[in-house]
Amino acid sequence: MDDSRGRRLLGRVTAGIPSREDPVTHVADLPGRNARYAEWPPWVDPAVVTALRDCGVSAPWTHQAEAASHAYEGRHVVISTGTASGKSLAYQLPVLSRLAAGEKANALYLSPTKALGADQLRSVSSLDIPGVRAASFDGDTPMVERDWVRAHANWVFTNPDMLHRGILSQHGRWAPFFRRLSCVVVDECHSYRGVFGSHVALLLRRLRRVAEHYGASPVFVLASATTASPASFASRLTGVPCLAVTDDASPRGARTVALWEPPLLEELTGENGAPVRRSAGAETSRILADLVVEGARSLAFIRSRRGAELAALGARRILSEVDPALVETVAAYRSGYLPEERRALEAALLSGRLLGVATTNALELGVDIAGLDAVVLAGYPGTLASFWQQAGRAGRSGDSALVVFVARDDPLDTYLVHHPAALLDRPVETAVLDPANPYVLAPQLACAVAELPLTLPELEMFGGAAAQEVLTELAEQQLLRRRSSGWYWTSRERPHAEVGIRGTGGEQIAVVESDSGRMLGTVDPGSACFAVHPGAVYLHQGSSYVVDELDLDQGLAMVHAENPDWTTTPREIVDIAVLSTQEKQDFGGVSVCLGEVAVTSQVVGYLRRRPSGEVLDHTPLDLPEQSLRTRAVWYTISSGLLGTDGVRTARASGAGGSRGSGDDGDLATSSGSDGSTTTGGPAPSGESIASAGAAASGGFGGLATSGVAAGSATDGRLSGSGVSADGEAGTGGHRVGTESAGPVGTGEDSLANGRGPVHEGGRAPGSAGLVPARVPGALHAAEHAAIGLLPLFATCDRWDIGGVSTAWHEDTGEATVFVHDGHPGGAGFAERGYAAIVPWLVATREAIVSCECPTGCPSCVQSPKCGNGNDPLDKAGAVAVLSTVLGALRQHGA
Ligand SMILES: Nc1ncnc2c1ncn2[C@@H]1O[C@H](COP(=O)(O)OP(=O)(O)OP(=O)(O)O)[C@@H](O)[C@H]1O
Repeated sequence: MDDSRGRRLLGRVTAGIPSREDPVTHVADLPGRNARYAEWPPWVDPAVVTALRDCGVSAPWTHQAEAASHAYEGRHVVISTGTASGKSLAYQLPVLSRLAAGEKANALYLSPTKALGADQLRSVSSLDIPGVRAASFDGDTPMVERDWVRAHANWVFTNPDMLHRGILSQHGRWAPFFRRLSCVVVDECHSYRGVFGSHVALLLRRLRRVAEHYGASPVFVLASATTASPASFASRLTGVPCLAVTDDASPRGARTVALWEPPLLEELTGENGAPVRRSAGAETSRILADLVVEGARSLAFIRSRRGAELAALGARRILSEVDPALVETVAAYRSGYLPEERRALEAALLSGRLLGVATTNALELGVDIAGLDAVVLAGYPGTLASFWQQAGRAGRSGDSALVVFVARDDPLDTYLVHHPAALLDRPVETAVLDPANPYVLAPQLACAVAELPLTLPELEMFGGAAAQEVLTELAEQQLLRRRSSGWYWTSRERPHAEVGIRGTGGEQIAVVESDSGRMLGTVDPGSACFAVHPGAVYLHQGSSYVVDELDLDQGLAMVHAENPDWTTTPREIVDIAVLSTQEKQDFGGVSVCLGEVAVTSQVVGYLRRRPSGEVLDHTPLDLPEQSLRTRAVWYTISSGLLGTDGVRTARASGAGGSRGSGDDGDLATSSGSDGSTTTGGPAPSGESIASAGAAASGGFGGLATSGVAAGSATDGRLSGSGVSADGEAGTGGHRVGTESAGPVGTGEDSLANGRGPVHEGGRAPGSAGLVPARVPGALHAAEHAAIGLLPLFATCDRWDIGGVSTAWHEDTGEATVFVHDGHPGGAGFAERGYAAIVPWLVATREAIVSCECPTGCPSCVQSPKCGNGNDPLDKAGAVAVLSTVLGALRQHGA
């Protein structure tokens, strides 16, 4: 037993760093705990007990026995406990016991990815319990096997995509299976969030309805990483009341968690001369190499596939200089993840043949690796649930382990390393989903009606009045027929194939390699201009391509293999119109609103940058405008509070929306049907934001959009009001930012007073005291940071949302900052921002203030995907604006 090992390892990885460059901002020691066991519940079949004992499970942990008994006794339950806490056993026990006892009690297992489903099937099959006929039914199942599975399997392992397209759409062929369906397992249910989660919620309602049609009423067992309010989330996801089991009785080793902020580089500057930090990837390579030298079995999580490969390469390079014998102990975990590869990797790490593995979040789910000596996280994985899931791979009972969180150059990461409580002491967030989103509801209801005519009483499970409204629209479009007994599908064609539940679907743009004619992947039409514009660097499975041509009419992007030493960043004009205001609160000069907006955007060019951030050049593009009708949260500030009263402010700056973060983590991009992975492109915002756009605007979207969104998304009155791609905002040529802002230090005083933003005539009490020329940059910077921080409050990724700021907005008549959902109809993120407006803006302000850079950098107010080249940006002005807004909110009781 060694409870100081975590600390010792930290000492090793920081050894030799001069104290003035100490990157560690915080260290916390998390205690370990012992296991608590329960008796095998009396109903567990003896054959199951024997099989499990043979695998080393001598008795269940108490949470496993509790959850399993709820399920066995017919109560819907969600088990929400930590990484490697044996959640699988909780659902295996009741299902296996019934099947072993010879009951006609079929089970259906759903996982978000095919790979996880394959892992779970393997684990069940390896128990080899008589009476259990477990089989997978997913996109990889050969046609010849499918009939066997339908006819004979009593435990079917599949994923939501296949349930939607291949099972519910032809439920008649599955009638015998449905008649006996007694249990539905929803594994890793916390991953069903946003638009995908909303689709899955409705899909599970469709499943319940079809099961009921065959006389079955299955119990739902859900497994989730630790989340806040698991019972209410599970109930929302399934539509049935669920109990929660959360008291984790599995053993856990102690861990030392270190928060790490890479130092600013002296020799390099980024966009607009901003300081640049050493990259999280480079820092991770170094840490990984140090850990390997110490003989510590370590896993590094990197957000992009290329990043994972580079981190492993970097570590190997360092080791080749230090101890060449260790080079082969480091590997990257590449995508593709066949179950055999996972097993080989687990075995290699377990045996010590491999000491360091750099991976994407591909290894976050469904891998049986725990008890490692160290885990390094390069960048915040997007949610606290993922953070703990990844960190949970470290720590054997007995010895303590090390977890290092390395901040990327991004406001949220900066905030977290300077506010450890936000990372380490906060309850894990609840996943956000909105089954009432009409853009999701319309295609889902069409599928439901096509499966079985829908009666009036059944409407309740699909959202009551909202569902009725959508059905009326569908009937008006003659897709359905309304009769006295309910709604009927009119066409011979089923709608399922055209409904993409991951937000993809629709008419995808095929990415094709010119030389070979090989199709590399697909991109949603709504994001094509962003992700595969001519000249874009496109990543696919770790290889790099450059786009030669984008033909939107043909749905083709032609690419060639090339590995340039630059990346591309699109530049776009974004504008926004308020369509309706649903909620509005006034706080004396500041108002906070929630409502529907139309966002128009046009990619007008792109930048080529070196990995260091250095910009090589800008190339103009001529691409069509895109529009998105969605929901937004926005705040307005009166000119009195800005301090610009009486001074004419130019109508300025649709300061571009931040469109994504450049990540291509495997989970984020596993957007193909059946959970298969499509590519992570250079602008995954495209793939993520607009993925849902595709669901609405392409394919089945005609139905969704025309049914719900009346008229065109924008009436054009805003066109031309945005900032042009080169950042020439309509501010009379005033550039603000680098040249004007002074040092930004630790507190508001230095910000507000140190650089004299105040009018010559003095500053009105409570006002931001900004001269008009600084307003666009201040709002733009505040908007960027707010986008960066919203994921802390809504379970979204940065690329799920966008923003626009303007010194004067036609619809509000005031300076306005908008943050909007990136999905048609919204996915609930704007609502979250509205509900958490005060803590969100407090965190936004804190993130800016705690960044040590003088005038704005990627760690605070620069956005990696700013459509305007991060210009204008005024860091000090943003703090002044946020202080003023928060002051007004607090003063008026928010
Ligand atoms: N009661 C038990 N006693 C001992 N070992 C157990 C027990 N239950 C499960 N395990 C082992 O713990 C490991 C983790 O189990 P499992 O993969 O089910 O956890 P999980 O909570 O689903 O993990 P993840 O967080 O990756 O989803 C497995 O190797 C499993 O065999």
